[in-house]
Amino acid sequence: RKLNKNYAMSIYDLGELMTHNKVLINHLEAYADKLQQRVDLIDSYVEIMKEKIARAQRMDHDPPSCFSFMRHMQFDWPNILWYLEQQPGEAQATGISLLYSDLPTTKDLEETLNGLWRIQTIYNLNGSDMAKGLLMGVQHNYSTTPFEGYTIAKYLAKWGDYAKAKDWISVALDLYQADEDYWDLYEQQGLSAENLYELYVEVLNNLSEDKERPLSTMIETLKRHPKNHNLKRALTRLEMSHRIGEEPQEQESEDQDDFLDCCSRECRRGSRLYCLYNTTATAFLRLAPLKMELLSLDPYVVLYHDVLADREMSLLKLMAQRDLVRAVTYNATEKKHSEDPNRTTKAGWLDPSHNLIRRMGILTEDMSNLDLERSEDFQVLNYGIGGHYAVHPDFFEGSNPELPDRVATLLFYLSDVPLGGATVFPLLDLSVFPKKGAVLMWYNLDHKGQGMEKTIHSACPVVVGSRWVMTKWVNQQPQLFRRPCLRE
Ligand SMILES: O=C(O)CCC(=O)C(=O)O
Ligand SMILES: [Fe+2]
Repeated sequence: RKLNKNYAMSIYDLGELMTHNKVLINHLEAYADKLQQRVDLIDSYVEIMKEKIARAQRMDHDPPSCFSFMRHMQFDWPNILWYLEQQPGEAQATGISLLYSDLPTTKDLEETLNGLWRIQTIYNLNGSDMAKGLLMGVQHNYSTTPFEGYTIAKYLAKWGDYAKAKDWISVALDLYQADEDYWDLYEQQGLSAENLYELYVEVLNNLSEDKERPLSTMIETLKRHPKNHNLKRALTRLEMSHRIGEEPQEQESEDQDDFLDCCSRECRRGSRLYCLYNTTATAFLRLAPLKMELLSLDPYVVLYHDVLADREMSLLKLMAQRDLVRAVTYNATEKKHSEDPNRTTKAGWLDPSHNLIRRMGILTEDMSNLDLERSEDFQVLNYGIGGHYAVHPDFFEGSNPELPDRVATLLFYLSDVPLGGATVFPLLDLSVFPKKGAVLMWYNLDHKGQGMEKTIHSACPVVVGSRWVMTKWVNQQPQLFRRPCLRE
């Protein structure tokens, strides 16, 4: 399958990128084999040529020996030259270059770093813990390298988050200091002490913090490496900025959303709510009642438990996997759908004529008692690295002239999420953590067809896991008899 790039937008497609990686490694290995064969062959030529010289030196200048020498010089050397001029491993190099355009781009890298930053911000994580692979108290198989720490810090500084940049550059510097044996290697890869210290100073300047510490650690380091020019240069600059005492730049205000507190812990509303077996929404439910948890009465939000079977969910994901593309949002100013950093997920629409999808439609009617006529198709979403959907309403109230308004939303959870990824309603103090097979339903419009602001919601950033959901946005227009408009 041709991958639809935007790798940071879907954990599933990021996994697919692994297959590219395997092909690339195979090419590289074959390339090395070809080179090795060449070296072996040239070695054996050297032996043969040496042997011929030895024989020529011993010859009696009899005509057959002269002929042998002549033939050797006339024939063998041009032959060897021809061989040396051949490019070995051309096919393998071409194979690698063919995949070049499928490699992640700078944009992909930036979006990945943006995902990291989002996780760190929303869940209030500590940079030095993250650098050790410790996320929300769970240890993962990761520890940062000086280069990675530096890259993260550099982007954080670029985005003006100097406080977080400081954590990461400190970690990078500590690792670098402890890793003297690798300094040449780092330098080769493009990371010098100068880079590290310069960024450190830039970050401290912007935090208007004391520069005594970098200055003294650097002087210490320089004592051990008196010949390191990069260090010397960095020290001069550091001393200069220390003397001048550069003005700290205006610190960007931290717009911490305590709004999204409910991303980190499960928020549930008052005591008058309860669970029941829903047997009334449609006649079918009398035969097969659904376990329903009432989460909010106004606006109406319910969670159905154990609705989907594993087999159904696997199939739904499989059907969507084929053509996941980056999800878009409607931009009212530009009057078109476009990529949006507020929605970092990939989406695939499902074919409504498929049997399973028809069954999903019936199930949705059973749960909602709404008519799905002219509703948008089911959409399966797989979230990306730190993937989220910032706070938004699902209703339009005319903001999107292309679509009729959405009276209700049904959100099917097709996977569990080990860490993060709750759906939150910040104005309701409500959060729902994904549970595979459950379905969340809420009304977006009130009985007069007006959007209810309280239904604004968000998908919190995924910390760990591949988060799959399926949405059904229900069209308001055909609900005349199902959910009639009420007068005040
Ligand atoms: O994935 C979620 O939890 C929410 C998705 C959502 O709000 C949407 O797609 O409109
Ligand atoms: Fe939504």
